[in-house]
Amino acid sequence: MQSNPDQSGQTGGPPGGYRFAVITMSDKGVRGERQDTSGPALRELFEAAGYRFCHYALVADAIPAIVAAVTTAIDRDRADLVLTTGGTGVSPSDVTPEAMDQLFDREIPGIAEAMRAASLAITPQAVLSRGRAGIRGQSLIVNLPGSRKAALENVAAVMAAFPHALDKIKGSPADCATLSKQ
Ligand SMILES: Nc1ncnc2c1ncn2[C@@H]1O[C@H](COP(=O)(O)OP(=O)(O)OP(=O)(O)O)[C@@H](O)[C@H]1O
Ligand SMILES: Nc1nc2c(c(=O)[nH]1)N[C@H]1C(S)=C(S)[C@@H](COP(=O)(O)O)O[C@H]1N2
Repeated sequence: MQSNPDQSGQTGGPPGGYRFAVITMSDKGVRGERQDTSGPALRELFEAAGYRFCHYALVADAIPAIVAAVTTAIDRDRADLVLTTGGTGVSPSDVTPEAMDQLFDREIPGIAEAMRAASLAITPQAVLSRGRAGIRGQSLIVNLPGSRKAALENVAAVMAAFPHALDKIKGSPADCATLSKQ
């Protein structure tokens, strides 16, 4: 699915055609000890940006659970974009980045680099997020930190690139040079 190719075949407009999933990794959330405020905030942000919500899951910080949730979002619910929140840090229980080893066909290091660089201007703790971004099939997966504040700050640094990223991941011939002039 391409987002909004115009008459000239260019893409990168409003991302109305793309479906997104939100997956929260939180042991405390699964145990009922913490309300997930990050997942709903991401849903609200991306719906307001024109994406179509298709999947939500709250899962434990465990690699098999994370892999199962992401594959369900992509294979069953046809998510083009999967946003994960939580489990990116350096606690023994934080395994979201390790789970990506089983999910990514190709990594996109620049997305994570940009999130950490922008976040470092906000807090020195930004370097503690080990979040990654990558491609599975024709879907984009992006790891965000767990707190609502951190998740929103991180995604704000990169979400402008998502429509064109999704277009290209799905094989659009859209010309990057045209976009870079904007
Ligand atoms: N889903 C969430 N919704 C709201 N706040 C969150 C969420 N996940 C984490 N946080 C906040 O971010 C902080 C850091 O998250 P982190 O995952 O490192 O904590 P944690 O204590 O290991 O949580 P958990 O056991 O739920 O994974 C937490 O103290 C909490 O305030
Ligand atoms: N922009 C931004 N990035 C941030 C933060 C933040 O408050 N703002 N918090 C950091 C902290 S304190 C941690 S521990 C890591 C990892 O968070 P996670 O373990 O909840 O995924 O994200 C970091 N990245």
